Amino acid sequence: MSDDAIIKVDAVVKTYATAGGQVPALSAVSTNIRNGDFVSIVGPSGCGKTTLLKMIGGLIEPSAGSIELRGSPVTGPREDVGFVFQGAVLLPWKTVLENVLLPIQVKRRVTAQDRARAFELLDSLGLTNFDKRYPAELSGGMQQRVSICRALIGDPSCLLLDEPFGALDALTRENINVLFNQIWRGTRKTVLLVTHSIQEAVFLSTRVLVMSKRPGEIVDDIQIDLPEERLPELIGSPEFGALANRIRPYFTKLAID
Ligand SMILES: Nc1ncnc2c1ncn2[C@@H]1O[C@H](COP(=O)(O)OP(=O)(O)OP(=O)(O)O)[C@@H](O)[C@H]1O
Repeated sequence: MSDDAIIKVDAVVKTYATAGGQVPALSAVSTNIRNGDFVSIVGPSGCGKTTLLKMIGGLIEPSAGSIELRGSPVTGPREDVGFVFQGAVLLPWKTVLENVLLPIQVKRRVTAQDRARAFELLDSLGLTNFDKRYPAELSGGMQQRVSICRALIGDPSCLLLDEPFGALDALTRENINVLFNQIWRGTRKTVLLVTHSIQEAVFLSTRVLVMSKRPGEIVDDIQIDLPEERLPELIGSPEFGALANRIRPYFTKLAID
């Protein structure tokens, strides 16, 4: 498996130093993520999911262990990694198009090709003709789709998503999940998604990592052998239910431990 691993996490530990003392957040997490996989990370609140994602993205350093992305150690944020966080963080004074092009604009001059790519992404996420609007004129779901376009504009090989759809109502979230599955099939990006939703994890992923309570470690690693095209009907199927039922007991058990 490690041959086509794009992300290698080896015995990673994270302890935060706080005024109140040391907070062990993660204990010895090891995993390899294959190129093109869609991996969800689930686990109880505070178990270190965001910490793990931030370390893979080079936003914070591990206390011990190592992380490699495409064969080189992660020592800081990288251009081949795109981020989407909970609650779209768009610049309110910039239009949709300007927000999407922001990662390019901070690095170099925006070209006609970049603009064409931005329009293409907006189209694929159902935002045709919204390029001149401002974030305040959009619904939460639309804003989140703009932030996905922004994460994809630089064509990163890897996308890190931290509970990006958590603030959306159930129906919008389901629609975005279907759209996001289409995007993933079309682009074959490697995706790491932190989510509190078992349904979302099973629906979107090729693999789900279950973490224990803090200090988090991986307690299960589940292959999601469902057809790649995920449609809402799938949620009611016995296969889907069996996978969700395999994950659910961890939550009940881990929450009351
Ligand atoms: N900068 C920090 N300084 C000190 N402690 C921190 C810091 N960031 C996170 N922690 C602590 O580390 C632990 C793991 O936090 P983290 O945000 O990674 O968990 P999580 O699984 O993503 O949580 P949630 O599901 O609630 O978002 C928590 O106990 C948290 O309070």
